[in-house]
Amino acid sequence: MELEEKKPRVLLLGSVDFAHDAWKSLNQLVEVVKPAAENRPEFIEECHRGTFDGIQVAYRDFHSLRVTGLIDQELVDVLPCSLRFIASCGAGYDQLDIDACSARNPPILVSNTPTAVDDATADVNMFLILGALRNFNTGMHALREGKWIGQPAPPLGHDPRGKTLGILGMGGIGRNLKTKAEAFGMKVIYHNRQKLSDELARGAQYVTFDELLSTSDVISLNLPLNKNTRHIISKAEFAKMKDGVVVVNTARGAVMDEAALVEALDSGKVFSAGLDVFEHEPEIHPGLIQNRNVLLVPHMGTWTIETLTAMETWAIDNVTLAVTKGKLKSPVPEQAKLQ
Ligand SMILES: O=CC(=O)O
Repeated sequence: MELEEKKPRVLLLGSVDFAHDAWKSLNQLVEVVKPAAENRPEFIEECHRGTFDGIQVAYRDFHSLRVTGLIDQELVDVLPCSLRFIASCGAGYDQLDIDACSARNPPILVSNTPTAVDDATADVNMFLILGALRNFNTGMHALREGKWIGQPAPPLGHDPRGKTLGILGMGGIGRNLKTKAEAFGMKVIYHNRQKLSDELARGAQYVTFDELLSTSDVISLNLPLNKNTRHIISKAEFAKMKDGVVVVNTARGAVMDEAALVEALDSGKVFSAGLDVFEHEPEIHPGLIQNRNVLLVPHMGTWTIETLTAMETWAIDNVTLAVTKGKLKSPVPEQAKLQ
């Protein structure tokens, strides 16, 4: 009698809701294991019990945070020793402590889904820029209260044409946004840790951080959240900005000190803001809720069928490659040398 070869097991943290074909193909190769846990203590308990022992690859999404909490040192210490790869579905990977994953012996290698998110996130970014510049939120809010444009009428907005857009962190989303903003007549400047090649910058002017703060009419935050970027925009940075600046964030809430933003909005230093992300999601600073000049979206940057399908497919590709070849398609940059 032939013994059936055992399929590798893959730990599913979260769910796959859109990429049905890719998921079906993967399921022919692997056995999927789902935690029974509904919260972090239960998940840690399952790890201790050895439920996931022998598993080498995990797929996780943003919402699995509700069950596991952050993939931090505490979790890295209890995840099975066999675990070698985490394919994270999302561009941002601030929910994982990459240093802790790298320090394990052997390391846990992490991948994200860059580029898949660029178009949809840049679309929301542009929507927020237009909405905040034009002060649409005030009018939209008044309308729903049965007050037409509102009494007193909201201050007039500004056209994007001719305005300088400062992109802080011009990666994939920032570069996509640049193209869209230029179609609306905006001039784009940017600041990154390192100047981009001419091919990538495509005419956007490289400026220092301080120059970006002091010369932009609209500042867009498009940089990843990590220990170097947490609160990169705070009180001192607001003070350097132009009076009446517009601030937009589709990156992560904590790259900006939310309390400092509220203060800058209240003082009029910041004319308006457009936010898709918040420092303590799903909680939102009451000063942002109360301020009609702030256009708020509940983290919907990638909230489209097409983009979520592309992100899941990308993350599944990472799982497939990890299972079949022992490597990842898109390792996070911090671990590029560990592959
Ligand atoms: O916020 C969404 C992502 O990081 O992909």
